[in-house]
Amino acid sequence: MWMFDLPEKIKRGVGEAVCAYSMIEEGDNVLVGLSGGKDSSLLLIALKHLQRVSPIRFNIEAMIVDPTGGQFDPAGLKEFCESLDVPFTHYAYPIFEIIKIRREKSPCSFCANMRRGILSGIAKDRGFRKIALGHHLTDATVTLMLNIFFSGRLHTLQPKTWQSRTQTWVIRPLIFLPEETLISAASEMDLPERGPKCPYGDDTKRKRINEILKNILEEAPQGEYSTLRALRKTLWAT
Ligand SMILES: Nc1ncnc2c1ncn2[C@@H]1O[C@H](COP(=O)(O)OP(=O)(O)OP(=O)(O)O)[C@@H](O)[C@H]1O
Repeated sequence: MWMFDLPEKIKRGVGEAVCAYSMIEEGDNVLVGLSGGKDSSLLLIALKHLQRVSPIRFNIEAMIVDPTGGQFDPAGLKEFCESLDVPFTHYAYPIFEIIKIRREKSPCSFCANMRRGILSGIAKDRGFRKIALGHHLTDATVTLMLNIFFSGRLHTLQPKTWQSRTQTWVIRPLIFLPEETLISAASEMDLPERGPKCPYGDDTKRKRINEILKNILEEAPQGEYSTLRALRKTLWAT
């Protein structure tokens, strides 16, 4: 049963990004990385909407890589996917335990890399050529700032990335949308957080840059859209 009224801004932003970078093609099988957070939940709803209105025919499935190794109860996520008529996979892998045993210094990036590896491997094995992730424009802007200031690299998340090892594409249909827009949508739609709790807290450097970006945006409210224009002309030029 369909019960989500997605704001026009999100439908438009996703439609534009998918179209600008040919993210989805006829006959595609798309695996959505579903964490249970607001971004990937909105992504799934938006792709489902696109599937209904687009002349391009494609399939969608969703999967959570459960980093607790199976201690998380996926019932809420399962129900959410059922309401959208999207097949759902709960894949348990003890990432948190591995982080603990290794005394991992960068748990966030370690977890993200493991999740991405697992998602890609399963996508390949099960015939999905596209993996959709819920990264948005604020993620891209903060990643750009981190790379410039701390790594001396003009580099950020791409709308679409080819992974030769698994012969899969990672696509990011929310990449034209600032996080603020997604936060308002999630609150308007009363979308609950349904994912497993992370025991390691946020990536503090990323969080700090996020706060700095918020201060900049008080001075320059259109700053993220300016960044989007700049990225589309340079790092994201087609
Ligand atoms: N445990 C997971 N299983 C499957 N996909 C995941 C998982 N965690 C994150 N992802 C995917 O990777 C994207 C980026 O992950 P990140 O940890 O930055 O999430 P986020 O910005 O907090 O987003 P969300 O609100 O969706 O949790 C998510 O939007 C989602 O598509």
